[in-house]
Amino acid sequence: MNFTDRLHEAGKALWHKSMVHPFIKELQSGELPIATFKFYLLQDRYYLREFSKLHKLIAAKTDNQEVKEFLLAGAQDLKDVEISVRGHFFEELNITASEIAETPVAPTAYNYVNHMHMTLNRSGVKPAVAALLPCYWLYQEIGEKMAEKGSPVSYYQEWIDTYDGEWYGANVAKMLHLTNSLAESATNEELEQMQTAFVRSSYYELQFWQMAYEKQDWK
Ligand SMILES: Cc1ncc(C[n+]2csc(CCO)c2C)c(N)n1
Repeated sequence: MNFTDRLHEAGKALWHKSMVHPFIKELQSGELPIATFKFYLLQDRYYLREFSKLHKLIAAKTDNQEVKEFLLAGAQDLKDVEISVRGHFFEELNITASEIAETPVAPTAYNYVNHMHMTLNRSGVKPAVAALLPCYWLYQEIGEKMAEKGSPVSYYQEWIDTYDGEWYGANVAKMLHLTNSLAESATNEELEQMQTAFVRSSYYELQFWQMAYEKQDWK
């Protein structure tokens, strides 16, 4: 059994809740209000920027060359994705620069990002990589499942397509390989920390849908 199989098992119940969350169900059926999708995109903009920064911060701390290269390439891809795919969404949905500037980060987006920074600072590279993994892997599972039926709303279909391509699949496979190779040289304590970080990120992935669904604020 690979270490990532163990992680999958540990996150399974939370992942299932993401799969059946109303945000996902309604994205698939087309019933999700566009304002809810916009809220998600605005919060995800913050998340993706920090996620890219985290790739660079972890890359600077690791002496594993393969991990370093993957993370630095990932940070660049994230910039490209944000500029091209998300930029296109923002234009089509008329999300303006002032709307972006005036949108405060919501509690869950803030907490999710803080959890990843905290994991890196307290526990180091291996748990930090495990904290990044649900982002890659859960979206692949969701994307593949949703692609079977598709969504009648073109924006939503475009979103699904981002996570169902061959290139994306190869990226997830590489991330799984790197997590397993880091686990090989990990102590039992580090393995525990990796699993905790993975489960917490899985929890925040679930909360991220809920945050958008209820347009969470600080009140
Ligand atoms: C909250 C949240 N979680 C995961 C993703 C998906 N995602 C973001 S970056 C990345 C790595 C490859 O580009 C993937 C899969 C998202 N957009 N927002």
